[in-house]
Parts: sequence; structure tokens; C-alpha cells
Amino acid sequence: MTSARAITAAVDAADWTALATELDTHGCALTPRLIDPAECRRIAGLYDDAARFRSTVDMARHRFGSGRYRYFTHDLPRPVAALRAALYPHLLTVARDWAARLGRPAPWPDSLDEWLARCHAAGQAKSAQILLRYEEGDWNALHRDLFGDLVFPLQVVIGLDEQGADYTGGEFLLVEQRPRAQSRGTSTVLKQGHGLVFTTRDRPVRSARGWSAGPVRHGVSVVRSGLRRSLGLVFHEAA
Ligand SMILES: O=C(O)CCC(=O)C(=O)O
Ligand SMILES: [Fe+2]
Repeated sequence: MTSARAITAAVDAADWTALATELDTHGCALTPRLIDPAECRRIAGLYDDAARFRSTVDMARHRFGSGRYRYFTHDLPRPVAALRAALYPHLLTVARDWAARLGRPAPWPDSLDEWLARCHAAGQAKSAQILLRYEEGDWNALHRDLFGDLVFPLQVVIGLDEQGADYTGGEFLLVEQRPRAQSRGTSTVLKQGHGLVFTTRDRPVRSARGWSAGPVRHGVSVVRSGLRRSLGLVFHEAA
């Protein structure tokens, strides 16, 4: 298993200044490889271990698209907990910068545990970390992962399979609503073991009078063939 230390080192080694610039330009940014293919397979393989999950969502049944995902319990597998803990301080820098530009409060403490405790106290007490599984013909409708008032403005999805080798189609989609204009769509191919950092709810975009909040939604285009699995890391808790 990849050690927590190796995961933290990989996260810390990313060029977070460049990633922040990329986030400001496109609303999403692909990190270098954070976990190796064997670890990706191990994490993806957890899907069948029912005891690890608090619930399973059949996306078609809820009209969320087609495919399935499972919410981990709070007892996260070690590499998943390590990824989340390692990513938080870097995302926090961007979150605070965005809040400052938007003139909004930045309620997120330095410590992820402290932030999660605040979520729990406010009634957002369930794990929001998910393992997703898309087969041929599956897709994820454009959505936002909001569960209540407490929101962390960035999240990360880790590709667990490789486009081209394991599946085709299945691009990650980001759609930004622009003030008094039509929306902009951006597609990204997830890379196996890499993270895509993206905007959860909205982000600062330049406007005539400084900055305004540009609403963002995300989803996944139809998987044309094969199996596409991913790990979704959200930094607030679910209700
Ligand atoms: O499977 C993906 O690439 C995106 C999944 C998703 O909606 C998320 O991570 O929040
Ligand atoms: Fe999502």
C-alpha cells in the first residue's frame, strides 16, 4: 500500500502556485500523479466491500445520470484519508484567496479535523467521500455537491482507471455560468492516479466592478466503452 507519507509527499510536491493559476483560468486543474496504478486498483476494488460504505446511490433512480456510487463511512481507507488530509491545506490557500476576492467570510480553520467538527456541530455529519463506478452508457448529470450551509469551495476527483486503456468517453465536464452570457463548458480527461481539483459551487470571475461569483456545475460525459471508476473527495460533510 502507498504510505500516507508518500501520498503527502506527492501532494506537497505539486506546483500549487501553477495549480492555483490554472484554477483561476479554467475553474479546474489536474495535479501530477498522487497514487500509483496498483493503489488505484486497490482503492477501486474496495467498491465490493459493503462494510466500508454507509449508502449506495443508483444514479438512474434519482435521475442523476446513470451509474452507481457509494459513500464511504467515516472510517476511511488509509490512502483516502491521507489524500484528503494532504490536499486540504493547499486547497485552503485557494479557498481563502477566493473568499477574499469575493468579499465573503472564510470560515475554514487551518485544521481539517476542526472544520469537520464544525460541520458535524451544524448538522452536516455524514461522510461525503464517494467511490464512483460507470459502465458503458453511464454518465453523471451536471450537478453540485452541496449538502447544507457549510461549503468548502474546492473538491478533488481522482481517476482510478485510464482513459484509452480501460474506457473511452467519460470526460469530466465543468460548466460555468457567465453573467448575461451563455455558459462555458470545459472537458478534462482524468488521468489514472492524478487528481482533478475543481470548483464546488462558484468561483471569482472578473467583472466590470471587480469580482463576481461565477456559478459552476460538474458532471461526466457518457462512457462509450469499458469501466471508469473514480474517487470523489469533498471537504465539507454531507447531511
Ligand atoms: O467521476 C467523476 O469524474 C466526477 C464525480 C463527481 O461528481 C465528484 O467527484 O463529485
Ligand atoms: Fe460531484
